[in-house]
Amino acid sequence: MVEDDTILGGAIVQRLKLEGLAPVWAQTCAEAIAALKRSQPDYMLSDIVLPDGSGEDVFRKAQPWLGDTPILFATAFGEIDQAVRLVKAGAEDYLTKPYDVDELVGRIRQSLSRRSASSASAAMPEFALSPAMEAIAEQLRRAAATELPVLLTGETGVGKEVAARYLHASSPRAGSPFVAVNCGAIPHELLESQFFGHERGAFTGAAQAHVGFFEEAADGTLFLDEIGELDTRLQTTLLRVLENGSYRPVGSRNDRTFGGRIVAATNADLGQLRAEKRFRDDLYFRLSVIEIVLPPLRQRREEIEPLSRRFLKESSTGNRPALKLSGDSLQALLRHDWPGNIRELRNRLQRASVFAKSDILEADDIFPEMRLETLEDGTLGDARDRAEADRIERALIASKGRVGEAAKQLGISRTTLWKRRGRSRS
Ligand SMILES: Nc1ncnc2c1ncn2[C@@H]1O[C@H](COP(=O)(O)OP(=O)(O)OP(=O)(O)O)[C@@H](O)[C@H]1O
Repeated sequence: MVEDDTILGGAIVQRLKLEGLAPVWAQTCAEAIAALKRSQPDYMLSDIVLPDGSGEDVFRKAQPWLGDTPILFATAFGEIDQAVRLVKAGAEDYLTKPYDVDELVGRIRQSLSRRSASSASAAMPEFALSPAMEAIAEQLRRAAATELPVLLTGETGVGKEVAARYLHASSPRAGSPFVAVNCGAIPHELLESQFFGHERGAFTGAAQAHVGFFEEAADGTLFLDEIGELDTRLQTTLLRVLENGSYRPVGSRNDRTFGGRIVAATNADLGQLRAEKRFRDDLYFRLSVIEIVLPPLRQRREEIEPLSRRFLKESSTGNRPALKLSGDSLQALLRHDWPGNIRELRNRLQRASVFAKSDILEADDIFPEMRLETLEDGTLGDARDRAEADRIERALIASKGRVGEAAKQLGISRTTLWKRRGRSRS
């Protein structure tokens, strides 16, 4: 939920929690995009006027990370025009403020039930689709045959976790667990117990013993993603595990042995973090015995087409054949810079597959923000007419064409409805 009004935001968050949902609240456009990059939500609600941007800014910047997540905008009457443009560009709908929270909850529930019925499962994809990636696959296979720690670097979404899984699957440890940990996502106070586990009664609230990531990974692979965000205190403890192969669960008197392998990954500049003393040099040297750099998608554009076809196939549900790409959309895919890399490509195609109106995807199905540029601007009067016409059409659809009912819903007379509909069409 993106809402800068603290009173309204607080009330909605509280209500959504009571409904058993887990809202993440961002108060600015920047916070919203940072939250989206961390994890893809099932539903997104955004205000249209934010301290650092508009609804259109949110919509544009969210595209690489949004996947098939529906986005609903909340708008005051004065910005209905923008809300309509957003719906035309691909937002799910808009609510006019002040809105009824029951209606919001109802919409979220409806949307979630549709989504859970159609979510697909993900399998281990084929790894290398270009000469650049074939060379990387070769490096990973060579690393897999050794016991050395591996550091994977590259921009967000380039496939570092996929590479770590490939390494694990190619190693003699393939039959043992692969445990992936996002080092930046663990609350500070839980770090030790999450990594090393704890004994029953180790601290207030520790009613049961807890198995930490090291024990869970056993003699398999522990993948430490976003290693640059690891708390400095834990960096010291991790260094000790790497040096001695042993660790101690919280509240335990005995050390345990770690027989697994560590693969770490980061999209941050560890050199910079080291210079700022936020990442230990000694830990860096330990982790980066083998360092493999994954190139961004814009440097291996030959993968875009085969990956797209794969993602479209994955997104096709039931007996429906996979959607196809028009010539223009393929060109647009090849031209785009892909700041979110393969994750962005997957997200965009997944979203386009859900919302596509035909079997062939056009460029603006994949890049809906293009529609914001092409929707004509015109005068304020034109904009108001378009917004009105859109609202009238939607009321007519909702009332299955019953004009009287639509007019009542809109709070206008039947004659006014006909007149305004006529005006917007002329
Ligand atoms: N070679 C590939 N084939 C198919 N899908 C891929 C490939 N590489 C990455 N992906 C997909 O792209 C998305 C991002 O991949 P992954 O999580 O491995 O990236 P990452 O570099 O670890 O990202 P982050 O830095 O954000 O942790 C995932 O959905 C993954 O399945």
